[in-house]
Amino acid sequence: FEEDYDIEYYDDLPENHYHKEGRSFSYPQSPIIDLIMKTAAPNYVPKNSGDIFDFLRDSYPLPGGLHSPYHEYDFVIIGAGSAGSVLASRLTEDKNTTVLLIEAGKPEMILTDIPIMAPYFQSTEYAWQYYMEPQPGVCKGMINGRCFWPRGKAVGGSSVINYMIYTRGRPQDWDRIAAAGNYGWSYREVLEYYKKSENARLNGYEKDPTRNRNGENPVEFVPIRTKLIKAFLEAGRIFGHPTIDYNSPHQLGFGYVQAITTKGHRQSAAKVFLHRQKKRQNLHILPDTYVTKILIDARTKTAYGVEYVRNRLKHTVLARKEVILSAGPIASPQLLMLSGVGPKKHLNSMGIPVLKDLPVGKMLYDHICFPGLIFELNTTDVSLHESKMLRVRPILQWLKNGDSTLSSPGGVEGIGYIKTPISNDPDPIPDIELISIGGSILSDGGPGGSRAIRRGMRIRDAVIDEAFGSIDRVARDTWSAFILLLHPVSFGGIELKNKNPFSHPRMYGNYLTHSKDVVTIIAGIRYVQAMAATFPFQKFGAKVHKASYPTCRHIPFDSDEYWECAIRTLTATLHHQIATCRMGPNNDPLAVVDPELRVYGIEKLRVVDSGVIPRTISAHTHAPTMMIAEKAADMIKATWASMLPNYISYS
Ligand SMILES: Cc1cc2nc3c(=O)[nH]c(=O)nc-3n(C[C@H](O)[C@H](O)[C@H](O)COP(=O)(O)OP(=O)(O)OC[C@H]3O[C@@H](n4cnc5c(N)ncnc54)[C@H](O)[C@@H]3O)c2cc1C
Repeated sequence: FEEDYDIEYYDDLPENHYHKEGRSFSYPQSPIIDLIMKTAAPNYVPKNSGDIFDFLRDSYPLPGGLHSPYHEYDFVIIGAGSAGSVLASRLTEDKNTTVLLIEAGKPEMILTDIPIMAPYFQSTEYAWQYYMEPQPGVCKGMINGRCFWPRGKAVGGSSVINYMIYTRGRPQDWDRIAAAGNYGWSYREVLEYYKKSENARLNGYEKDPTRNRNGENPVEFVPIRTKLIKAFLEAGRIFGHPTIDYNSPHQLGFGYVQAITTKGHRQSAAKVFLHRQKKRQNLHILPDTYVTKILIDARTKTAYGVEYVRNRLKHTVLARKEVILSAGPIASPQLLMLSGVGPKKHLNSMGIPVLKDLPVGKMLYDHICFPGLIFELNTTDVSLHESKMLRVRPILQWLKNGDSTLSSPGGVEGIGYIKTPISNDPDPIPDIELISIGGSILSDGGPGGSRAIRRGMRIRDAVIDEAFGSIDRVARDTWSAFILLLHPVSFGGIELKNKNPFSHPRMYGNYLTHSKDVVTIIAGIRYVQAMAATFPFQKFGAKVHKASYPTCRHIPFDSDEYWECAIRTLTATLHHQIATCRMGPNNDPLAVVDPELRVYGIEKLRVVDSGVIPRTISAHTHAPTMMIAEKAADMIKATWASMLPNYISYS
């Protein structure tokens, strides 16, 4: 095998790129973070010491004492992320259906369960270390001026490293998707699938007919909150936004964050959908296994299996019924193109024989946010700070009851949807989401701080020092609201770099290339500034920090020009890349899959993951992706229920 491929896991970077920025990039002083890095990122420990904490990880042995998988399954699913985990679980509810679920990453472990640690895992082996192609004028404050696009590489996929925020999007988002010709995807129809998985434990909303308490996926309020979230909600009310379930289809508003946790412990898609099904004889899960190609019969244009690499050996496995790509919005289009399905001209230029000319990767939307609007407070004990959290007492408390500050999903406490004056949308669709943090990106600093949050975003130390040093060095109390651009006009795309399946593809964000995107974020900034001026925040003496970015010197603070420069300096993705395998009717020139998620022109091949979402939705994408997989499972079952039964035995 080694002769076949040049394995480049982190192909854009030198092998030890974590340390590239010198000492500034080494992780740190805190014993718990030290433990995490040793556990989750063997790259951090001295060479040859191996993955010494492997025994702490979950395991997915093949059932029935099998040593290797079968040669053939009914379904082969590529990627055990938010979508793949749900799909594998639902398809194997029928004992006669066999599924092989292949995942490149490792199973999760107890440290990934700690919600406050969410940002810490972006620099570990639980994340693909993807970088967006260089784009002048964005991410100017990031290392090498590159935007970092980590994605989950684990059994559970991105749901193992995400912030656990539960959002569904507005009804109009989905109704527009349906109105574009995607039958079955109206809000009324998708609501049933949101509800199907949901086990909502949200005090006060028990009787809400849009929520369900009987599904598998727990959704709860965070048990511990700072006073800052109360101020955020109060200020929201002053501005006319009721405090509500922000997922309510009936109105826009602000609310406490709803997290996919159980008693303050992360519940990844794997934990929820695969753990209990591990013993199913008909579900085989292969972690640490890398799919390199989908096998497609060139004559019949039918997918019949996949090629994968495990323990450095190449194998093939056959799919009797379907191959399902759930490798996420970057790897799914990459695998399609490597397998001959993609834009003809591009595949020709790569020397890949074209089986089907399709606009794979021609579209890519993302949600970016601005994390640099930070308010200094005149308090010392109000905001969340690493130095107060990663201590023995809160850790023991979390282990016992799950209700210490460790249960906060990366510090996120509340969400507010607003429609700025820039919006010309006739419907009640917000253009900005405000994410209220019980601190800021500086909550990991101060003497002895890990600096893991800012490093997870790849912000240069020099930028933090110059812009925020005065509050960072003394670990001052802060409040911030991330300003998330919900419906960017600008969109990017994805292409192969070469034919090597171990190479990362070329990812183009094309951020902020439309001026409306910039002015909308600035309108969000002005909104938050006005909120911070209200009494609920002035109680804490909230004062906007005058960040002097090295990239924005000589621009007067607080001018629109200054904020544009600041946004272009700290351009942070919220990791919601979508539309790379866009769903659409057959008259949609950018559609890759049909409304039943079947790849156009190739039989027995579907894409089921966040990459099929055809246009931006007012939501983070984990719950929508699980919903998509729930719906896909029913569509797949319906397809095969109408066919002849399968008499082939498992042996
Ligand atoms: C850091 C971060 C924070 C986020 N925070 C939130 C949040 O708070 N709330 C929210 O709703 N959304 C959040 N998101 C987004 C959300 O988690 C994702 O949109 C969602 O998980 C995508 O699901 P998916 O199934 O499409 O892909 P993934 O969950 O990424 O799964 C794809 C899987 O395929 C595997 N894979 C890829 N290539 C191969 C291959 N060649 N062979 C085998 N396996 C392969 C990957 O390792 C991965 O496990 C966040 C994402 C990230 C990265």
